[in-house]
Amino acid sequence: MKSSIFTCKASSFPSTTFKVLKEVKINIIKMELSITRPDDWHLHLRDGKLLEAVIPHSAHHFGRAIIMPNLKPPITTTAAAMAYRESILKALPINSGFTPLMTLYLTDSTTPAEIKLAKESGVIYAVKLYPAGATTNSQDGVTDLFGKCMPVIEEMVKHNMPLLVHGEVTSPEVDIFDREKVFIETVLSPLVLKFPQLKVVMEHVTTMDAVKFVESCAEGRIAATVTPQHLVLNRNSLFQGGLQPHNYCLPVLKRETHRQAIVSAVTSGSKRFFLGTDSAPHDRLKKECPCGCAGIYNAPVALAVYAKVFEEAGALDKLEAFTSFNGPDFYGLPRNTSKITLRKTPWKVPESFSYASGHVVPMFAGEMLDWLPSPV
Ligand SMILES: NC(=O)N[C@@H](CC(=O)O)C(=O)O
Ligand SMILES: [Zn+2]
Ligand SMILES: [Zn+2]
Repeated sequence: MKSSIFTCKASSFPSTTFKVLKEVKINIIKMELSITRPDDWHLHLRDGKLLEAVIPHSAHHFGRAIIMPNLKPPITTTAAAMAYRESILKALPINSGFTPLMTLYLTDSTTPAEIKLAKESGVIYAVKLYPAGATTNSQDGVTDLFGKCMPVIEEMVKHNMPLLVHGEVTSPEVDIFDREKVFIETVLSPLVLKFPQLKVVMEHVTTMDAVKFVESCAEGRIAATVTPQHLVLNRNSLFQGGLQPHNYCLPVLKRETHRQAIVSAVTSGSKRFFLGTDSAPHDRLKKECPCGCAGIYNAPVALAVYAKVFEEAGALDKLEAFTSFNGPDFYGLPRNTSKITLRKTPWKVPESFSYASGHVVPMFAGEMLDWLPSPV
């Protein structure tokens, strides 16, 4: 059977080339989307055997990733970040062009001298704020940002080093669904007022309050990453047909109106929002147990899910800016020059991936997805 392949560059798709593959006999229209290679601006790679197991899934499609420092023990020094970077490079598949962009884990005792060292290393791109107790491996995080970390923040401003925030308060009296909103009111707003030059990424935004806050700030100064799960799932997914541990992450999924606000924001074409999967693998036994860990392993499905969201919003022309332009532009890094292809073809997500120490279950395990990425 002969197929004719032609490329159409419609005026409504300025930066994206579609290839429409028309199969004459069986009359299927297949769509291919060729986009600049994306980066992942929020990724947990872990270490040891789990690192080896998960890294190919990110390195396959993404050019670079901001590597989160919440290991056990956390990456609190430049020396530790450089050693972690070496183990990531060692775990990469042969000939992979993937570049890890390292971060430092902020604590009450981080010093301005450490920030200077980090900047001078040339491999550390940001500092991560985990309020102590907010999420996985955050027990060494910050207990009193305004009381303990001001000299460090001043040093970061000096070096134009962005602060990445897990934006939730931890006070037990605050309802878990309000933690992001209260964090914006009590921490983030005062912080950006106090440091008008500080660059901040509000990580994995989950509420319309966060969307409004980011949109109200100066472009290029405050931005946000958005995960696949917060674009396609709402809090019902935690309980649908029984407790669903693989849909549990922090900040926890919110109600449908919040999901819709996030979809509108990212598909509007705003430069303030970019791809950050928050892919957070935990061994199956640590998810399916009486006190399961927070974190969704989405690296194998992330691009397919993002493409679905933009397609359903009629905004496929805006996908490439979200996946591949807005992030590097914010960080002041060059955009990738290679391309990947997303082909509209059904594929089944594996039930799990086995590795030397167990199994890890991906988001949408066993389900069908529509867009298949390939690294060409
Ligand atoms: N998102 C999560 O639920 N978990 C992340 C930590 C984080 O990003 O908050 C993890 O490291 O497992
Ligand atoms: Zn987080
Ligand atoms: Zn994370």
